[in-house]
Amino acid sequence: MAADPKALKIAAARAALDYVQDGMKLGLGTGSTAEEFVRLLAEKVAGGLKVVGVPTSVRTEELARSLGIPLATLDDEPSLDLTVDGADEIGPHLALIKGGGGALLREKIVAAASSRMIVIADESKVVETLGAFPLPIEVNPFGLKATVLAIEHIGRQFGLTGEIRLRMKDGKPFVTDGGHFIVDASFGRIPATKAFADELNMIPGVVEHGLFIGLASLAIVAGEGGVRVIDGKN
Ligand SMILES: O=C(CO)[C@H](O)[C@H](O)COP(=O)(O)O
Repeated sequence: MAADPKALKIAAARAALDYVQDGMKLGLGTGSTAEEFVRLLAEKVAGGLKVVGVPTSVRTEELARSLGIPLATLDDEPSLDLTVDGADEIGPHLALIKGGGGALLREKIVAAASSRMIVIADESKVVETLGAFPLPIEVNPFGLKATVLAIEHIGRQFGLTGEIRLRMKDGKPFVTDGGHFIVDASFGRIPATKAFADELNMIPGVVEHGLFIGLASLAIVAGEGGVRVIDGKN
């Protein structure tokens, strides 16, 4: 019988707690797996663990606050010890696609402000080549069509074509916590290269994209056979 997806998320989240130490300043990720981590962390806090969390979304902030985790903003605590977050895909060298939950901008800012980022996921997220999951790209609503054309242009320069679709919610464009839109680029495969990432970031209307290169140092992956750790250095 296939393992229960929620149980796998909890297993990965529980293993990440081993990396949390008293006094740490923690980035708290977004998504269903990160939320399991927040729930388990809250149990530890209730048991006396002293940490402060910096949430990567309003959704995570509300959950963490409701569970009694002490919170700060990144302006209060601009250097964090550890961020624990989920991912949509985990590729070689821990290159990630993130943003399925729409929080990629704050997730990237918080991860970049952390000494260490640990990714937690179930085994289905581990891939040999990124890109089966459409790449979320956060864009300014102003000039949306021009920005999509520019993304298509960059894609073609890297041999990539595919639909670029505006993310919708309840019949309206999905709006991020930062007030931006997201387009999801179905390129099929994404080169996890700095060159591609940098070119996307050069487009004026692109606020940030969900390709995370060189940010995660460890992935904790839960599968039917148990939990394994992938070290980014390998
Ligand atoms: O990047 C994210 C949110 O922006 C999430 O980490 C990603 O979508 C994974 O979510 P889940 O754990 O629910 O599969």
